[in-house]
Amino acid sequence: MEKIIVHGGQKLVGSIEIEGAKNAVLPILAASLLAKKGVLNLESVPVLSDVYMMNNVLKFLNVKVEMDEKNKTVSLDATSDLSYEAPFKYVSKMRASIVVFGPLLARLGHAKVAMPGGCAIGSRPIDLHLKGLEAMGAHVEQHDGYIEATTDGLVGADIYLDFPSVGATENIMMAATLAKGITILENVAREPEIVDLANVLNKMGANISGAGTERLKIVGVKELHGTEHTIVQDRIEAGTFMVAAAATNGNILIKHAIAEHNRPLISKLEEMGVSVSEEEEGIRVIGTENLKPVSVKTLPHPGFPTDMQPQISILQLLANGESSVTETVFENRFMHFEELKRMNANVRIEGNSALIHGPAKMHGAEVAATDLRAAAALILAGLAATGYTQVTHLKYLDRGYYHFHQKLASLGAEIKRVDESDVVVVNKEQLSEYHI
Ligand SMILES: CC(=O)N[C@H]1[C@@H](OP(=O)(O)OP(=O)(O)OC[C@H]2O[C@@H](n3ccc(=O)[nH]c3=O)[C@H](O)[C@@H]2O)O[C@H](CO)[C@@H](O)[C@@H]1O
Ligand SMILES: C=C(OP(=O)(O)O)C(=O)O
Repeated sequence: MEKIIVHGGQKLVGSIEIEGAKNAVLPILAASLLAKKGVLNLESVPVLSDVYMMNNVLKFLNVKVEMDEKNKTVSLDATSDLSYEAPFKYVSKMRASIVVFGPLLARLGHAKVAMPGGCAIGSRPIDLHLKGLEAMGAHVEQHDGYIEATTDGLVGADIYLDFPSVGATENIMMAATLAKGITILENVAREPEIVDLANVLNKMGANISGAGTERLKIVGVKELHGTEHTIVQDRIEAGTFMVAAAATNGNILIKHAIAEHNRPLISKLEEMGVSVSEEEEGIRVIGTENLKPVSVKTLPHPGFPTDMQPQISILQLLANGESSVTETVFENRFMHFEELKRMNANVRIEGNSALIHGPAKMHGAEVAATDLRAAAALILAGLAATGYTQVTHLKYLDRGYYHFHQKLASLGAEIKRVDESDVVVVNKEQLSEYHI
């Protein structure tokens, strides 16, 4: 198993490029299923394990997928006859593959996808996705670990989501593009990734308005076709580097970052005393020696993103006083705190809130990533701690961060990724072997 070893204490200084967003590219890859004609060409595709997984699902469904890692492009040709079934082997590896369900149903009138199940951060049901598709006339059944839906043709409907679920909004919006008539979808997710998906669907010939608001209007069309699209920048990767600057009292320019997408994070950073300024080339974040404590509550966009909760908690640990974080989106997203306690974090969990007593004198330890953002948070903690931190279970990190340790190293971090079997005990002498 590989691990990342961080020698903390360096201020991170410099500028950094951010990849295309994982959470935008995954549904956009799935949207290729809707194009009966032409090829969907994507640029700024992040080279992530999740992208390979989605490509594999699509290849299994008979989409021709060509990825060029060097140029970060993918071309998808779904003009052949498609299969309607995505088996467990593929779907179980990545929850987000459920977004093939709506497009398959719309295109073929039949979709059978293995139940995605939960993951470390929560149970993650898909009832809202299914309720929406049923309202459009799909007949949905669950059997033998699969969800299967059939329809003689989806029909536009008025649908109200009980919760603004990102995945349900994407699945229903994609299905509605080819439905007969008009779909009005209310209380939808407003994330920038939803807007990116709606933009690409419209370029493919769909008729969607209202993306980014609480109400979507989708006028069904007969057919969609290929197009070209550049994936929106990853606001969560950008946010993670903003926190890296703040956690190391550094100075980082996050190139081409879109402040509008990160308002809730920027507002919290400023409340903590961190300087955030918009420059021509991007967003500059300059840390402070005296971080102030803050309360954070995760909410659907434009509230504070749950995908930044583990990372900002590192700043709360370093802040001077009592902070709190309340997680309202996922029921089990505090696992990083148990690992952080090994690094001297002083945290008390009360229901869905974590009460954080700072400033913690963080020291290095061996810690295991429990999910994607926890992995990033533990590495950030290692940057701020004294001594050496070793982070294992990097498969989570690779789901969502491209070249994370290389990017941190380019900013001055002493960080190395090694094969665990190569390093048993870490001390300064051994680390010098790895040129940390
Ligand atoms: C690939 C992708 O884009 N992943 C993001 C997406 O996940 P995902 O699309 O899975 O997240 P949702 O917005 O659907 O889930 C939010 C909450 O709604 C609940 N729920 C959802 C659907 C449903 O049918 N029933 C139901 O109860 C979930 O269990 C969860 O508690 O949005 C999350 C919330 O911003 C982010 O953390 C994930 O990074
Ligand atoms: C929870 C996340 O992703 P996913 O929905 O793909 O698990 C995330 O990106 O932090």
